[in-house]
Amino acid sequence: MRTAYTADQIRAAEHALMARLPEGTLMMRAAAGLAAVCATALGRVYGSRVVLLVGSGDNGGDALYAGALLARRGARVEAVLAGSRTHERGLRAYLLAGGRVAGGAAATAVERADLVVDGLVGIGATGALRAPYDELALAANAAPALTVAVDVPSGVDASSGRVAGAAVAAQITVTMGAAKTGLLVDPGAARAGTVELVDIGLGPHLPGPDVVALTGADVAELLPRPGKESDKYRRGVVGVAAGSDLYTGAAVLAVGGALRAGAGMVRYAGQHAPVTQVRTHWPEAVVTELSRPGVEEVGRVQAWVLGPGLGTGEWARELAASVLASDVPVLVDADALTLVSRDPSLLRRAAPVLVTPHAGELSRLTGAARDEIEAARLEHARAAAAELGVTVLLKGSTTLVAAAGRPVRVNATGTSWLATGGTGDVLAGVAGALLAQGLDCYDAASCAAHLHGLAGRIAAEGAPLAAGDVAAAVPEAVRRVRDGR
Ligand SMILES: NC(=O)C1=CN([C@@H]2O[C@H](COP(=O)(O)OP(=O)(O)OC[C@H]3O[C@@H](n4cnc5c(N)ncnc54)[C@H](OP(=O)(O)O)[C@@H]3O)[C@@H](O)[C@H]2O)[C@@H](O)CC1
Ligand SMILES: [K+]
Repeated sequence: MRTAYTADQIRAAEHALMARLPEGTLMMRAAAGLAAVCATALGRVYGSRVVLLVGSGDNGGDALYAGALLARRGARVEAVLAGSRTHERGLRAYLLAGGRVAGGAAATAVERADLVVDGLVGIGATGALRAPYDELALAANAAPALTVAVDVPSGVDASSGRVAGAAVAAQITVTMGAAKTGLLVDPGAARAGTVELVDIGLGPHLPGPDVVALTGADVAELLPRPGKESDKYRRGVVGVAAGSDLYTGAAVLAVGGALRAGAGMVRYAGQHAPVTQVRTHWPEAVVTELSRPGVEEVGRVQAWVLGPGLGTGEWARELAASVLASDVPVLVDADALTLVSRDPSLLRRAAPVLVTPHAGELSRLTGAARDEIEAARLEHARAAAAELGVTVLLKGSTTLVAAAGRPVRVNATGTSWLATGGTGDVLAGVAGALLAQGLDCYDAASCAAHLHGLAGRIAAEGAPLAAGDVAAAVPEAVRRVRDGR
C-alpha cells in the first residue's frame, strides 16, 4: 500500500526525529537522495547544465545542497535565487562546491538547462505562488529541460493536491521522508510525474496515513475467491436496477460489469425494452420484467446496483425508493444520484450505501459548486461521506474513495481513454458484484476502481475503447492482479 501524509503530519514527525539527530542531518539525507535521482535522470552528470530554482525556505536548502553534490561531479550548476532570503548554509556549501548564481534573466538560464530543480517551495507554502515564483514555474514548464520537483511541485498544495494558480509540472518529484497527500490527489498528482521517495528515517515517527493507494497486491488480498463449497448463491447474487425504455445500453453495460466481476448470479430488473436487450446480450443473467416500479418480487440479492440509465421520472423514483427500502447494501449511481439529491431522505436506511458520483453529480448531492469540487476533490469527497453517512467513490482521473473514519483511498490505475460513455455503468456493475460477494462499501469501491482502471488500460492499449471492451477486460485485470503483474 502506498501511503501519504499532510504537511502537518510530516512536520510533527520531522520534529520528533530531528530532536534525536545533529542539526542538518535530515537535509543532508534529503539532498543526497535528490542528487542521486537527478544524476540518474541526467545519465551523464559531467558537463550537464543544471538550473536550481531556489526559494527562501528549506525546500531551497535541499536544492542548494543537492546542487553542490552535482557540481562536485562536474555538472555546470546555476542557481536562481528567487526569495527575499536564501538558506545560508546551503548557499555557502553550494558556492564552495563551484556552483554559480545566475545573473541576468532567469528565463534564459532555464531555457538552456538540461535539468531544472524546483526548490521554490515545499510543505511550507501557503496559497497561490507569488511573484516571481509563479513566472519561474511557468518558465520551467515551457523549457525543454527535465524538471525535478523537490518534495512537491511548487504551486501544488502538499496537503490536498489543490492548485490555486501557476504550478510546476514536474516529470519527477523527489519527496522527502514520506509522500505528501497532494502527490496522489488531482489536480496535484497530475503535476508530480513519477514520485521518488527518499527515506530520511521518518517512518517510526509517522502517524496513520491521510490517504492511501492500494497496489495490485493489496487488491488481490481483498478480492473474494470462490471456495470449494461455493455455489452461485453463496458466491453472492447482485441485483441490477438500471436502464429504462429510453436508455437500454446502461442496463446492458452494468449487467456486463457485474457478470465479469465474480458474482455468483446477476438478477436484472427493469422495463420491457432493457429487459429484451439484457436477455439478448446476457443469457447468464436472471431477468425480471417489472410490471410496476418495485423490486419486492424479484428474489433475494445480497446487494443492489441502482441508477444507470434509470431516468428521473416518477417510475424511476418509485423503483429507487423500493430498492433503497431493502435491507442489503445499495450502490447509487447516475440517475439515482439525481433522485436522491431531490429527496435525501431516501438515503436514510440501516444498510450501507455506496454513492459513485462524478464531480457534477456530487455537486447536485451536496450543493457545492462543481468547479470547487474539481479544485478540492479530497475535501469534498470526505465532507460528503461524513455529511451523508455513506461511502463516496468520486470519479475522476484519480478516483477517490472516502468513508468516515478511514483514510481516503486514491486510485490511479485509470487512463484518460476511460472518459467515454458507459464506462461508469460498467464500474457500477463491478462494484456491485464485489458488494454482493461480501466486501464492504469501502473495499468494494476501491477494488472496483482499481480493476476498472486496469481493465481500461488493457482494453485501450493506447487507442480508443468502448465501454463494453472494459467489461470484457475485467477478468484479465483480475488475473493480472492475482498473478502480481
Ligand atoms: N524540516 C525538515 O526537517 C526537513 C525539511 N525538508 C525540506 O524543507 C521543506 C520545508 O521547508 P520550510 O518549512 O522552510 O518551507 P518551504 O516550503 O521551503 O517554504 C517556506 C517559505 O516559502 C515562502 N512562501 C510560502 N508560500 C509562498 C507562496 N505561495 N509563494 C511564494 N513564496 C511562498 C515563505 O517565505 P517568505 O515569502 O516569507 O520569504 C516561506 O517562509 C520541505 O518541503 C523539504 O523540502 C527536507 O530537507 C527534510 C528535512
Ligand atoms: K518544490
